Amino acid sequence: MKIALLGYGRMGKNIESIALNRNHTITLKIADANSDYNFSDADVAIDFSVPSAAVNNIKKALDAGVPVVSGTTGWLDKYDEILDYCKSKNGTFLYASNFSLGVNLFFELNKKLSELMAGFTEYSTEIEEIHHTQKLDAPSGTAITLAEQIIKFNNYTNWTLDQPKSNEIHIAAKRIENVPGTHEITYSSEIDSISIKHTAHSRQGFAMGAIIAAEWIKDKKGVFSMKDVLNIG
Ligand SMILES: NC(=O)C1=CN([C@@H]2O[C@H](COP(=O)(O)OP(=O)(O)OC[C@H]3O[C@@H](n4cnc5c(N)ncnc54)[C@H](O)[C@@H]3O)[C@@H](O)[C@H]2O)C=CC1
Ligand SMILES: O=C(O)C1=N[C@H](C(=O)O)C[C@H](O)C1
Repeated sequence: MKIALLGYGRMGKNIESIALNRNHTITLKIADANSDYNFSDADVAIDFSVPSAAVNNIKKALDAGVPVVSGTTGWLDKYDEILDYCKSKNGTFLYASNFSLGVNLFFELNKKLSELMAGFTEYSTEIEEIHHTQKLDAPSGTAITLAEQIIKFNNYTNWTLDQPKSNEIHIAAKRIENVPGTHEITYSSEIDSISIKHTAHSRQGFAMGAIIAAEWIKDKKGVFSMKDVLNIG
């Protein structure tokens, strides 16, 4: 498979190394806004860039008729615009706030636990996410996905980074040197606490998941998620 890498930072480089081991080739690397977007014979584009560049990167790939996998976080206010754009181009697009198998299993656990806790209003809910200090966005895309899943099943209406009101889920976003990504959800009452936690030990799971998604999507048309790829949930 010929891969165009849109973004060549920590994730881009991890993806490159795993992709080469799986006998794929990298035919394009875009590292900044001034790069030449020459997709030529790319089978798929993988976007792990910065929030301000993701929409442009994705549109450029769709313009060239190249299926796109995007893991960049912090741009999701434009998600519907990208869906419309993808449909108008009869293109292919897959976004995930987190590509690791472990986090996608954790998403399913989160849904089940939040459904179970829905009637027990004596428990308040908090999400904690910890990432490296270079991360540009807060809260993490994964924490937002977790909060949105809980909001679907519970009486909460939104999430906040600030002091929460009773209808809000508090997300505590912490930044500590070299942490690849930790997410913990805690339900607390006066009497006890219940927590579930996912800890990434490296970026390998994110990178591997993105490549598996790219391999899966390359000959398909439409808009997909990691649930389609992993066939879970
Ligand atoms: N969905 C997932 O599983 C994961 C998502 N991420 C997200 O992926 C994104 C990238 O993460 P990292 O690689 O750690 O960041 P990074 O800062 O190491 O790399 C970002 C790269 O984007 C490049 N860039 C800047 N402007 C650009 C432009 N206009 N066009 C193309 N590239 C441009 C930068 O040169 C840099 O090389 C972040 O939004 C992060 O939150 C990170 C890990 C896993
Ligand atoms: O920026 C990161 O590093 C990560 N970003 C993603 C997010 O915002 O959820 C996924 C992962 O946690 C690492």
